[in-house]
Amino acid sequence: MTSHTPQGPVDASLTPRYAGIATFAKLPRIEDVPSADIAVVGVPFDSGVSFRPGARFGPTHVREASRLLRPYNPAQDASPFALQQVVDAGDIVANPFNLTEAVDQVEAAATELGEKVDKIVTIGGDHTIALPLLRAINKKHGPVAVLHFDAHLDTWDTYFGAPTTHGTPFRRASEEGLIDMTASMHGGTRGPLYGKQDLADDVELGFQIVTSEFIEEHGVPAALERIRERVADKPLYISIDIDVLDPSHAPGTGTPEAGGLTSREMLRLLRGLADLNIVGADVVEVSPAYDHAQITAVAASHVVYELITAMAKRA
Ligand SMILES: N=C(N)NCCCC(=O)O
Ligand SMILES: [Zn+2]
Ligand SMILES: [Zn+2]
Repeated sequence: MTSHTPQGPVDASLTPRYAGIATFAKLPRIEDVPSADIAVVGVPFDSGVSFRPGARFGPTHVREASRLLRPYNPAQDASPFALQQVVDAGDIVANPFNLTEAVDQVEAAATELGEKVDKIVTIGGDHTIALPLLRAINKKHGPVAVLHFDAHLDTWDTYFGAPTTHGTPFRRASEEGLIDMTASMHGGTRGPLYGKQDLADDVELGFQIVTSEFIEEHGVPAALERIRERVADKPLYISIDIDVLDPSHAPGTGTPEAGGLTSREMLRLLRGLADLNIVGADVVEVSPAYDHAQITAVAASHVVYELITAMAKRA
């Protein structure tokens, strides 16, 4: 916990929120405060995608939409930016022409940032970046429970023979022993797979699934019960692919699938997990070229806000 009184966002009643540079929620930059507890960092990188590109512009787009966030979160009864020093740590440089180097750059930068702050929420970028982020968090916490909200499993093996893509981060993470295989879970999964074997492999890799259909059929409370029972108080990394939301709630993404969660369901799920031991998180796959009226970016900014609130409260 930082010793100084946290410096909050620019006061929107004194400076119009649409004026000035868009840090996340108009929070101070990391270099503007003596120390910080929670950092939001961007990873503008999308060289790992299998379909529509453009998530490299995700961090900027989500920051733009986040200008409208306010400091008190009634749903969690907390003012996160007053409880902890939350900052924007800018963007991690990731080489767009060399995926292996990019992944190493993300791991190194996240490791270094993790030495300065207690917790990191990363805005992607495509889902490839979850792998280096998990490598970095393992240095601090060892294997973590991974709660992965996504339309997709992202435990596939290779694409065009390439092992590191946005469809494969959680298989690689499991193979490397980065995840707690007794406590990890996907949420919101749906849509066509390559074959039935995908699901069998996924179990072998340490995941259970709460599907999108389960959430519709049994509701958010039943989903929360299953997740909470599996994760318990293990160190928890939450990875949110924005395509877990239905395309009507998140059109701005690269591999959309029909039949997804509403943003209301997603926010309720996060609030219901807020007291868990969340050690890090990412929100990925926002691709602004396919967004309309900032629908996806608004949803993503609120998802980040709920994650930060949960982290600040628990601390
Ligand atoms: N991680 C995301 N968003 N998508 C993975 C989809 C992989 C595929 O095209 O099969
Ligand atoms: Zn996905
Ligand atoms: Zn994904």
